[in-house]
Amino acid sequence: MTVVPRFNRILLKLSGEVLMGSGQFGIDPDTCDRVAREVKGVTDTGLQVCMVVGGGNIFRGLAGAAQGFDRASADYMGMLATVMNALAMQNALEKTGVQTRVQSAIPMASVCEPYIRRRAERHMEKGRVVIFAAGTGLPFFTTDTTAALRAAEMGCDALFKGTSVDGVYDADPKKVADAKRYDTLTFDRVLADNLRVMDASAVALCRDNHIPIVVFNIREEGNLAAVLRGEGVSTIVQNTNDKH
Ligand SMILES: Nc1ncnc2c1ncn2[C@@H]1O[C@H](COP(=O)(O)OP(=O)(O)OP(=O)(O)O)[C@@H](O)[C@H]1O
Ligand SMILES: O=c1ccn([C@@H]2O[C@H](COP(=O)(O)O)[C@@H](O)[C@H]2O)c(=O)[nH]1
Repeated sequence: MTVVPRFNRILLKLSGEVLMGSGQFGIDPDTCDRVAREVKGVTDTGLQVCMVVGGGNIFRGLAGAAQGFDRASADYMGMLATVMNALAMQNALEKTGVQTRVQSAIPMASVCEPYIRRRAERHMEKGRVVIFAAGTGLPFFTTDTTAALRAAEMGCDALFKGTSVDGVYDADPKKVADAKRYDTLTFDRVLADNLRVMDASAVALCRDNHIPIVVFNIREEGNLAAVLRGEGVSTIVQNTNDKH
């Protein structure tokens, strides 16, 4: 069993694909509500949580480019998709009584706040969940890199990547049936072996800023709290000499 240490502040990266629930596309309200209840469960313990939500359930820039869209335009479309997901999660969280703020890296004043680091910091101190939308605001990046960047900016103790696999494997488990899951491994190993559970820029940012990444399956109900308690299945990626 993987042992996950205690944290004061975390960034939760939620894969957009997870928000499809059992569907093939878009946003499943029941899944948003379920994830929101799980986030409330952990914020009720006093843990400060900020979030980045992906956009893969709606639009990915690379897929758009493959269909003939200009890559940068497609990436902006992908970033806008993450705003829809952020608003869906905001709505679900507020139904549970959790106070939230959405901050977008692409300013859209009628919809949500712009990203202002010090303001986000203040929201978190007040116990609000801040959801960072529109990625970095820059094309050719991903929401994994956004998550690493915001985790560093917000001084998070760890980046929890909630996805549809239960950790990092020696090969993509959706393609290689007998792939083996790691309990722990180093950032350098992830990069050297080109393990593609997150993009390399996100891994390097976390490595250089000493932020451990915990990869876990958020499709499994109760897993966020379990992983935080050190009971769930996950992979912890960190530097050999970092003690967390
Ligand atoms: N070595 C590996 N270990 C684990 N998963 C891997 C590995 N290589 C590739 N993957 C794939 O990485 C995916 C995890 O990324 P995820 O689906 O969260 O994508 P994302 O781009 O972060 O989110 P989104 O769905 O919002 O686009 C898994 O579904 C898995 O199939
Ligand atoms: O900083 C960023 C973040 C995201 N994008 C675009 O958005 C989509 C959706 O994000 P995922 O990480 O794939 O869930 C992504 O494919 C990019 O097209 C971006 O351009 N910049």
